[in-house]
Amino acid sequence: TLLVLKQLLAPAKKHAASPSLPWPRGLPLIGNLHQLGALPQDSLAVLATRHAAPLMLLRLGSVPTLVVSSPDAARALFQHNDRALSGRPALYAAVRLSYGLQNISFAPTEGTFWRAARRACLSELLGAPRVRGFRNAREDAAAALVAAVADASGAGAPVDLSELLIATSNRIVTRVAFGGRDDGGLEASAVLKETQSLLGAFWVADYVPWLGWIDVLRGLRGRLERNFHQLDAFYERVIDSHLNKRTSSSTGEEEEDLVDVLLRLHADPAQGGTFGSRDRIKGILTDMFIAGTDTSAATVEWTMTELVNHPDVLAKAQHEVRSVVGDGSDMVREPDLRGLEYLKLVIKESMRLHPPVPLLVPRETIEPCTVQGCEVPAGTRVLVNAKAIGAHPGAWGPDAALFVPERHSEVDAGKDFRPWVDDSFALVPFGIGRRSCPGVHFATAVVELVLANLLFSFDWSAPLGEAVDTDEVNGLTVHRKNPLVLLAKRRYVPASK
Ligand code: HEM
Repeated sequence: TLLVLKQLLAPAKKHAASPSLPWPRGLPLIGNLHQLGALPQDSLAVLATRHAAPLMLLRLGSVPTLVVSSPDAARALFQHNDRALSGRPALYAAVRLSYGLQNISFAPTEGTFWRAARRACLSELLGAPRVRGFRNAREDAAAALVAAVADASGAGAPVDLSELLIATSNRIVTRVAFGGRDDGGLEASAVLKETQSLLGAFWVADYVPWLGWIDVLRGLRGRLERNFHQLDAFYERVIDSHLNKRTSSSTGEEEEDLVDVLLRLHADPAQGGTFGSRDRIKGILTDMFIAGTDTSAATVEWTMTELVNHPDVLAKAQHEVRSVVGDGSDMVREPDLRGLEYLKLVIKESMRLHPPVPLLVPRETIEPCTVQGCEVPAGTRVLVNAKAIGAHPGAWGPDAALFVPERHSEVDAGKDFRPWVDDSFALVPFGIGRRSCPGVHFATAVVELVLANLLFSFDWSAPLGEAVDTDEVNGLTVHRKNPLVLLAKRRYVPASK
């Protein structure tokens, strides 16, 4: 027994097939799974530091997994292997909810579908002109948020900002996707909440496929089937109502919503059948909802957390927004955002310390590749620890753990403000390379406008003047564990209309 125990507890060992990549020893059957705590991004960062292994191979269940934990390691791996790293593992819930991998997030890169769908998505759904076209949706939602905060804080009561931010994000994505018509948005948000929870859940089948029956016993598969059918019924109704609208009343002048765009592409022979089935339209709608709502809300939630804990930064950002917008205006509008350079640095710093998707979306090698002289076989799962990368002292200095937006101004000085294009691989909240987030324009527009309005309209503080905790809870997106409850003092009374 002692011998077995000694072997199990032995430190990192070089794996025979990959001599120079450390492979911390795991347990029979589960491999290194037991070393992932409630917050895998933190456990993996500790493991990488303990074994001095910014690139390390683990076995999670039966799945060989390469974990990337520093900017240099990310560069070494991705710079020459972007194609090889462009696969996604076929995770159990993702396969079902994407109609058999027929969406952008989970489709394989091989074949033509993913490439064509992503290209069309970038030009038609999420590109800068389309995002600009949704300005009204964002400004209306920001105004509604300010009104809701004013309402909730009327008698000096603390406000649950977390709840209001999720509602704001939902409101924007629902309006953008369905055009604000009542297609059962409220019912949909309950269904989509369950979808998010299922996609973020731990599925035994994803780590030890032959033990997948345990997910049946845990009731997960039943929940997945129910959720899939509810979501599907909802999408069918939305698509039908859009088709009816087109044939009955369309003047061709209304702003297209995302369902309109998808239906247009569906009917367009030039698309070569990329959007040829309803399942693909529904799969892509799930992309927009799942990737687009929680992430933006979490970004604003974490930024407000850090701002309240750093009153000097809060004051500086607030001063900027109030001077750029001026007293004559009742709210921040989109053209004002161009002048808010400091706010952009604040958001960047917040996403460095709190990337909403800290391990990105898992990748899988579609062919063997080489890093630091070692071969990574095809079919290896790859986790990029964006949180560990963002906190890496080698890249960010000894004060890497501190919230200091000014650290970005040197890097950004004198160049066009393109916050997420960075050759250093030191800041990767939107991912890396060909599978990086295509929603970055969409997300940035939402986050900047919502934050700017919160700062413009209210003075913020923590109840009793205490620091706000930064505890995280894991899921598809990492949120605060406890709701962000703050005091909001109305600073500005809007001019009567
Ligand atoms: C602050 C907000 C957001 C963050 C932090 C975020 C982050 C990410 C990350 C980390 C990935 C995986 C990248 C990789 O594998 O390298 C991703 C992929 C993706 N995101 Fe976002 N995202 C955000 C907002 C959005 C929005 C608003 C949309 C659309 C409305 C969107 C759509 C997508 C899609 C479709 C993919 C899959 C891309 C592919 O596999 O080719 N995201 N996002």
